[in-house]
Amino acid sequence: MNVARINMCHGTREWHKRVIERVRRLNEEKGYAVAIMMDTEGSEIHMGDLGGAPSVKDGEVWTLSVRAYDGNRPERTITVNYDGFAEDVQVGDELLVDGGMVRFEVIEKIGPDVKCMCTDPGLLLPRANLTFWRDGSLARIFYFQDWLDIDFGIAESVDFIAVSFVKSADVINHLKSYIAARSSDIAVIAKIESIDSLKNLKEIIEASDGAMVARGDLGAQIPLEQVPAAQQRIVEVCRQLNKPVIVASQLLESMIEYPTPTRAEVADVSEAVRQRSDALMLSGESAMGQFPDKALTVLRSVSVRIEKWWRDGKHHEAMELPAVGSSFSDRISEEICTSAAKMANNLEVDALFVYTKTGHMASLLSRCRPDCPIFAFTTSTSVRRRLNLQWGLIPFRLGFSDDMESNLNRTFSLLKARGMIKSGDLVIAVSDMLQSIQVMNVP
Ligand SMILES: Nc1ncnc2c1ncn2[C@@H]1O[C@H](COP(=O)(O)OP(=O)(O)OP(=O)(O)O)[C@@H](O)[C@H]1O
Ligand SMILES: CC(=O)C(=O)O
Ligand SMILES: [K+]
Ligand SMILES: [Mg+2]
Repeated sequence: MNVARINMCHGTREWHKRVIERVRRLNEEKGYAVAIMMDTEGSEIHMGDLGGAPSVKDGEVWTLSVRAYDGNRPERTITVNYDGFAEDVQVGDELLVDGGMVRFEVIEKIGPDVKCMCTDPGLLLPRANLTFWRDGSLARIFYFQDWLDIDFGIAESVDFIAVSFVKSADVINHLKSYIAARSSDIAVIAKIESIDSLKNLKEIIEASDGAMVARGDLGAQIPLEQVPAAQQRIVEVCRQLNKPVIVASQLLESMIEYPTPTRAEVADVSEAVRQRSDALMLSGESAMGQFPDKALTVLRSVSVRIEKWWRDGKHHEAMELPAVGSSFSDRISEEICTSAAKMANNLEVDALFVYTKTGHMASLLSRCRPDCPIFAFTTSTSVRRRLNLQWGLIPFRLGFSDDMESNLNRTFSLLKARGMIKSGDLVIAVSDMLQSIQVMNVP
């Protein structure tokens, strides 16, 4: 794994803090660079944990309430996390649990309690998501309790903050300046999981440091059959704007219970890899599933297979990658990386090497999706962890100098010792200090 996501919808901050500490300890002890992504709760409304997954039958009347019942919740009562729930819903609204797993119609409001009748039966899974619809469209709710989590993320120096239910670029810009004002450089990932985020996709991604295709909620907000096309579009826009993109949710859902995936799940994972997304994310499979390590192994083997198909078949796709740099110096870096990646494919080199202080040049190489591994060397551990999210990069931290000769020799020894390269391998090295391209054989 490259990144550990902690979902603030679940558990306490103390619990998450302990998870972060454990990941950090493993990084120290084993030399890993697993980054931490804190996923905010967002404007999501969800039910409490009812214990198990009670089934709801057609015509039954259930009560949704914001009251806290300590252990003696009345029968057919569902707790809801959002305090303004009873004020915001209206009689006649349609309530969708998990995007349609169960449907209710609101029939009566009594103080903090909302009575609903089931119109489409199903199961109530723990902390299931709730959306409500009025006159055929989604009723919107603005809900903000994320700031405390964001302060927590800053205090813990997480590497990424993923913002749920982003509606516009303003939210991202606001959060980025909040983070910068606290002398932090946490990267901000926009979760695309609402209709508004699709409408304002380009501006949102431009403002962000990356995006997540959050298919769970997205599938509850747009018709399910539109999710694959939305995924394709988000992945493409991110690549064009040089932002890492994560495909998330239900990739291997059946592996929560079973040790092998369904054929359909394998096809879904393959498609996400074929689209050349940067990262695949597990949720329930690793948070509470029976086979978290097996699920990760499946992601890995399917990814390796598809990437081998890209490499062996020399499928180098002809995606037009527009210029993203604004300064002349950025434009030079971009041209260098585009050329280096093209040379790497044409000359069939064994690896690309990139020496980069900020990580930018590594991301530009990754964006070209070349047919060989990219070893990225950077001077900072936090840049190293962040690069771990991006396609094809194998990042290392290394104090390096302006003397490329000595940098090359040190990194050759480092990678030879790990069996990652060998004498005679053909490599291309680029650096953002010298803005150079070198082609050479490993001595
Ligand atoms: N810390 C945890 N402890 C117990 N169960 C968890 C935990 N984290 C997640 N889960 C369970 O795993 C399942 C999927 O996880 P999660 O809620 O993170 O999905 P998600 O779709 O990514 O969520 P979101 O849309 O809120 O980001 C849920 O059923 C949840 O109850
Ligand atoms: C990951 C997430 O938030 C979703 O799929 O909805
Ligand atoms: K979340
Ligand atoms: Mg979500």
